[in-house]
Amino acid sequence: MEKLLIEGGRPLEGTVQISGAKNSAVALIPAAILADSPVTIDNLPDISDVETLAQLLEEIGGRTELNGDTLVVHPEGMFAMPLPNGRVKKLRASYYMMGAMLGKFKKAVIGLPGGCNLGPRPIDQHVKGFEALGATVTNEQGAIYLQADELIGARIYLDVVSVGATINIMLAAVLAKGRTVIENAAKEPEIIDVATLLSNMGARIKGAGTNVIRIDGVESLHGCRHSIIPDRIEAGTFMIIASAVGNSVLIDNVIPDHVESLSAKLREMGVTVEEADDQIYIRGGELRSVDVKTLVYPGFPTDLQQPFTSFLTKADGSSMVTDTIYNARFKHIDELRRMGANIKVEGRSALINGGTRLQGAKVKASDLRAGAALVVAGLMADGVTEITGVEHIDRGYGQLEEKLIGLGAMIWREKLSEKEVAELENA
Ligand SMILES: CC(=O)N[C@H]1[C@@H](OP(=O)(O)OP(=O)(O)OC[C@H]2O[C@@H](n3ccc(=O)[nH]c3=O)[C@H](O)[C@@H]2O)O[C@H](CO)[C@@H](O)[C@@H]1O
Ligand SMILES: C=C(OP(=O)(O)O)C(=O)O
Repeated sequence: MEKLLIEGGRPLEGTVQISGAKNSAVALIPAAILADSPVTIDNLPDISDVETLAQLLEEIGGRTELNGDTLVVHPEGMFAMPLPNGRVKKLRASYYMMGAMLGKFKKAVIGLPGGCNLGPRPIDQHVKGFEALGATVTNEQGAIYLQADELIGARIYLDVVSVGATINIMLAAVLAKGRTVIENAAKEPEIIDVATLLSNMGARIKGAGTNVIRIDGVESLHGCRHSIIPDRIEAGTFMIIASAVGNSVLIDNVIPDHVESLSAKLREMGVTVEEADDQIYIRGGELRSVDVKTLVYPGFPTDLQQPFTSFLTKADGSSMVTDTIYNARFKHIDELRRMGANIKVEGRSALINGGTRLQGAKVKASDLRAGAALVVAGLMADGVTEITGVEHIDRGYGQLEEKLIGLGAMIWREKLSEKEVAELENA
């Protein structure tokens, strides 16, 4: 086990390169199961979720070759091997093994997914979609059993706008007979990315990126080559860092449209945000407090709520952050308080009394973006911040230290002593 150490208070400058999107990568890798020949995925982020999914594909008899940021998936030898436990619990996106294996083999046994603990994260809309396509779905002792004689296209209205359910139903429907219509679909850019890969494999999909997606099932899908879109959440995290401690920072390999809700908030606070084709330039300034509410895309992303909250401790005045997607995504707040932040949580909102100079402390990342929030806080704070729970951060940020050191930050990793491991386990 490891910890991250940050000596804060250093102004950052330079250029940071954004990697491929985690939330695309984790759907594209399972999508490759649906093909009959090799699928090559380029621009993969160097994160543990990618590694775990590649291992899951090997567990079901596939072969994978990871070379730098390119993964080649050979789906030819795959079969409907049950995946009840173990690796599926390490990440949320193992739920995409359900849609992909159901679509390809018409059966699957997959353990309930893990991922960030943000309060309840049901998968009822995924199940509703699979059942509408003709599958029988049961939940036995923590694993989901899916089985269908054949899958037949259906009209599915999602009661909740869900990224995971939208993609999972697309994965199950591309090889079904006839037409599937997903209504009230999620519109995140990652959904378009998955639809692009599937279309390049021979699928017939229209409307990805709008709230109605139409899929006409095909007999089989073939391999192809696909490059992942830039990670808008990693880009957003670096935009927040640049606004908090940057002299002037260039974010390279970003689609400015994908982070428009954040750019608008930063400008409202007094930050200079200039956009070019695939770059964003950030320069901090005098900060004003703002209120922000997370919403589905193109609204302000819940995945940036936690790092943005850390940043707001610096702005004079009170700011209110409301998370309408996850009502318990506030586990970072106690840790920020240890660093001197003045924040109250009321229901789904956090009220930040800003203008605070944070102090380095020993803190623990409870989930991926809580970890990002603590990194932002550590970079702003006086003194040294020690962050445990680094395995959560490694699920979603590749080469984090290298990228920050490239901008002039003092950040390094150390192994935890036996005493520290024992303390963490007993906490
Ligand atoms: C791997 C991945 O892509 N993860 C992202 C995905 O998670 P994930 O796909 O899990 O999130 P969803 O979009 O499904 O969840 C949105 C909301 O719908 C609810 N819900 C969802 C499904 C369901 O069957 N029933 C239900 O009630 C959830 O509890 C949540 O309140 O989108 C989230 C919202 O943008 C992001 O925070 C995650 O980073
Ligand atoms: C919540 C997140 O991830 P996951 O859905 O994979 O747990 C995230 O990326 O912020």
